[in-house]
Amino acid sequence: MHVPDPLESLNPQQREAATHGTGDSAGDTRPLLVIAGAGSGKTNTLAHRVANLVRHGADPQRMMLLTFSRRAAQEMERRVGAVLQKALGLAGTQALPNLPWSGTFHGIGARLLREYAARIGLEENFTIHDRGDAEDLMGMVRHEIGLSDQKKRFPLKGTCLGIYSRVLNTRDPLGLVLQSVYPWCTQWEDELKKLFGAYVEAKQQQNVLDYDDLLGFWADMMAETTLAQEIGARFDHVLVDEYQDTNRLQAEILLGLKPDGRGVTVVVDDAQSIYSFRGATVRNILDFPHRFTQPARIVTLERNYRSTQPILQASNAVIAAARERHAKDLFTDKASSQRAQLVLVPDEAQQARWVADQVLRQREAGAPLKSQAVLFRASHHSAPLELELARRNIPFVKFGGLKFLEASHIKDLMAVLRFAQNPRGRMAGFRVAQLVPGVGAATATRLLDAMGEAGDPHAALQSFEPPAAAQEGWSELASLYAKLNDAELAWPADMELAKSWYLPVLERLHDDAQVRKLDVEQLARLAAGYGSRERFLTELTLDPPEVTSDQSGPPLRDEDYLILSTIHSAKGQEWKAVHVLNVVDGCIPSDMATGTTEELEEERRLLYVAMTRAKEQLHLLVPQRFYVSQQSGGGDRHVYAGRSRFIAEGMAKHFEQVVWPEAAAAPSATVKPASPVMQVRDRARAAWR
Ligand SMILES: Nc1ncnc2c1ncn2[C@@H]1O[C@H](COP(=O)(O)OP(=O)(O)OP(=O)(O)O)[C@@H](O)[C@H]1O
Repeated sequence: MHVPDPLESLNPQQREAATHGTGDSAGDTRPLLVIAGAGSGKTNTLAHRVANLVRHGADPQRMMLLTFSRRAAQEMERRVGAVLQKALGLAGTQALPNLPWSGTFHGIGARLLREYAARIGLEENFTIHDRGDAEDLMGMVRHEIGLSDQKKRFPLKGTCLGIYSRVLNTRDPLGLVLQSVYPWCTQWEDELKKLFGAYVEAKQQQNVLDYDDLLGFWADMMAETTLAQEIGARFDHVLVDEYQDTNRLQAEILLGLKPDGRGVTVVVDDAQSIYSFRGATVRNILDFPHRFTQPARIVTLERNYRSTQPILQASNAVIAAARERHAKDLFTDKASSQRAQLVLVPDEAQQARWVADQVLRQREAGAPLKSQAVLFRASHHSAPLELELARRNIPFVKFGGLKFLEASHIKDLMAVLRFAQNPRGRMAGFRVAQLVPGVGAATATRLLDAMGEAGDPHAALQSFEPPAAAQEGWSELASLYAKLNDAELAWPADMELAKSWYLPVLERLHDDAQVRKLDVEQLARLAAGYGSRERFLTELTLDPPEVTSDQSGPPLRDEDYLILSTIHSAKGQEWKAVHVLNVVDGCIPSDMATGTTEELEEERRLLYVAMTRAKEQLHLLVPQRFYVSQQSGGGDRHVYAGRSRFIAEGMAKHFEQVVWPEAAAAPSATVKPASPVMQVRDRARAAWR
């Protein structure tokens, strides 16, 4: 039987990367560094590499594949499957090997920590705090040790967590982190140290880990030679995608797993590094070639398969102005006469109209809504567009906005399950207890203290005596937890129990309970897809569903919908047409990020990432006026914005300039609004004072 060459579609460099260490280069055990430009097929190449290794006898159970999100891991598994299917000549129905160790660093870390819990002094049933919970716990500890009533303002809980997290992920000393990133907090170094000590203490007492612990403890485990060898020996191959966005801990983990670099593959594009605010460091890329006991082999992918030539030229021009980068000369042979457009519109409302018009026009011309995306720097930038789309009944799905798990009713239900999993987790317990009518913060604290001191926290919950007014509601809660702790209970029955207890609570607490109920049902459906309560809680916390959809119909059931996404969440994706909103100074670069050169450079890379998502059409929108609300003083007003500094004058030739509506080009349309003579709204308010 003729078996087609599974690598036949790859170009020579992609093929080199995919076959390294097999076939002709079978004796080559060097670690592999694939430096790849945007759209050069790195995901594609990695999938072929995995498939090729499997074809050459590698055991998928002994491969670790680390990706940036779980979605990326699933996509990779699907692609590997497709290549193998072709290569092995399998029918579509035949089972393909799956990759049990593919996932994010945090997800795989959580699994290993649970498996090795007994050996490293952890309790196996730990629960995981997401950023929100971690921040709340930091806030509680901050209050408990008396830092919230300082006369001078002590940094807020979010800032404290940011500092803590940075220290952990960069392994830099606190003093240095404060000086370089949080200079306004340097005076609080001693207090912060005390706070972080107490925060760690609290986490340990409650048997919870935060995101940073997952990496930190894993790295600690890898620093212990026996454990590192044992774990490293379980894997023949460790492949890391998006290596440009890893931090120091992640590099340490990789080195600990495979000190000689044998079986290691990393794929990077330094021009797309957009996570340094989380401690990702370019040093990881620079150091990689000589990090292991044998030097790395480097393969560079420069042919872009995604974008047309004019789009690639415009994107190349933007990134060429970057201060430091591995020079890659990206090229494509997709010719087109259509340049990227710079579209000048009067304001955000008109921007929304232009985009909606354009999207519909392209749809008429045969491009489904799903093949088009609107990207923006910050989630709130899309608000006027969302209104416009809803008004015109254009369905859309938004990535990177308010997360599903952040909605209070979803948090409630998750807390119910989390508290059952780990009865010492105070954040979850605090939330759940107060859902009972008649129980407030004081009673909840009393309960948690009692549970914390008890040898058997479950029993302490059952025998707890609530205030008389809460008696009835309390016995229902106690009976729920008795059932949830029954060893016979099989997941997802836990979810059903929790849901039946929670639905009446929802009715009592929210006027719009009916709408929220749909989310609860969705969570229950999601639950059914996981093997156990622990897996469900861990996976969902580490990689929450990102989608929020709008009210103009349930888009996931609609056959076609437009994609709205923050640039960060658009990573790794591509669309036929891409619209980038608010390409103005203050939005990109964000006015929150113009402090240091590094921050500015990261903003430039963000714009580059946005532009390189486009295959055939790219529109950068430049609204000229912004409406800003002021809390006091001069009232609401317009401000004028300038085109993003990243599109310099010299790059004009790469763009077609469009002014819309055409009248806006005339001077009369840009007359500045007169400053207000009176504030009618203030008067109206004052009348009732
Ligand atoms: N050898 C090839 N021949 C034809 N098309 C290819 C080839 N390799 C990749 N492609 C196509 O190029 C596009 C980009 O590929 P892929 O998503 O793997 O790139 P990437 O390097 O991961 O991109 P980015 O880093 O910008 O997200 C995809 O549409 C893919 O199908």
